[in-house]
Amino acid sequence: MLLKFTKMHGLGNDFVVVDLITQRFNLKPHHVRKIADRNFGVGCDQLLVVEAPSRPDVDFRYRIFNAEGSEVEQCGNGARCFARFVRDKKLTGNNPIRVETAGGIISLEIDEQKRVRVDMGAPILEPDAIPFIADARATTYTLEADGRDYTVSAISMGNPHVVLQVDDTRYAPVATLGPILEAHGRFPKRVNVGFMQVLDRQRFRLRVFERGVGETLACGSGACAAMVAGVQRGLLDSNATAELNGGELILSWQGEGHPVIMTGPATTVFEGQVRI
Ligand SMILES: N[C@H](CCC[C@H](N)C(=O)O)C(=O)O
Repeated sequence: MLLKFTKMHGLGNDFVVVDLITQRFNLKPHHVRKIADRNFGVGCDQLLVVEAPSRPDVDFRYRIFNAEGSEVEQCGNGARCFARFVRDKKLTGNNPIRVETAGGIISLEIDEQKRVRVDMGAPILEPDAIPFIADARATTYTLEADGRDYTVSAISMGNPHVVLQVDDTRYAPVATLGPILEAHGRFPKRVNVGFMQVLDRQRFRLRVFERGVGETLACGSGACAAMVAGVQRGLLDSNATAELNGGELILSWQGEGHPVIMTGPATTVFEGQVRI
């Protein structure tokens, strides 16, 4: 079968987007791995699927697969690309667009500069719901890894994130500590690992070792989790800019129980068909 797709990216976090409303295909993890392979396939960090909604109060179902084939709960950069995709393909005229993900319902709004404003929902802070093994909920936790103790934040944006502060992201141990923490035993579903350098109360730098992928040029849900961590630690105001290797995201969070709002670009690179 020839499967039509659109190659897109959000700040260099790249995606293959597949519309399974006008196409019929029973996507399996091994298909995802083949498509995501940068040598033998199309190549992407995540594969995003557009499906018809399973409930009347949303416009679409949005499914997310990491390059390794695992289906996950949320992808922030992907959400912005999802909005541009369904708009450009004329699958909806709604704005905002409501979509259901495995991590909850999110709202996507395309502005006049074609940036996308995503209501990512409220962060999940209860350890059991992240999931993260801890005796009680706290702003920070001590995590023992590789013979050292790290002070971390544990936050879910629908998908799990652990955030640690570094002095300079350029020298952060992303490649060495990232995979160790990704697979840490206190995260039963593994975890995305954010390395955050706070520059001032309205700006931080971030690198993310993503669960199921490795380091990406940007991580939208990771930027939201780092924003929450920074505000909780008293280091960031309620509006801040995240500087990622692939570019900048504008973030806003008014505090516990409120949604994190993320605004940024979404880019279409090319259209294609892949034999699968
Ligand atoms: N690797 C993530 C999914 C993609 C998140 C990221 N690409 C984003 O923009 O939020 C996970 O396993 O939860």
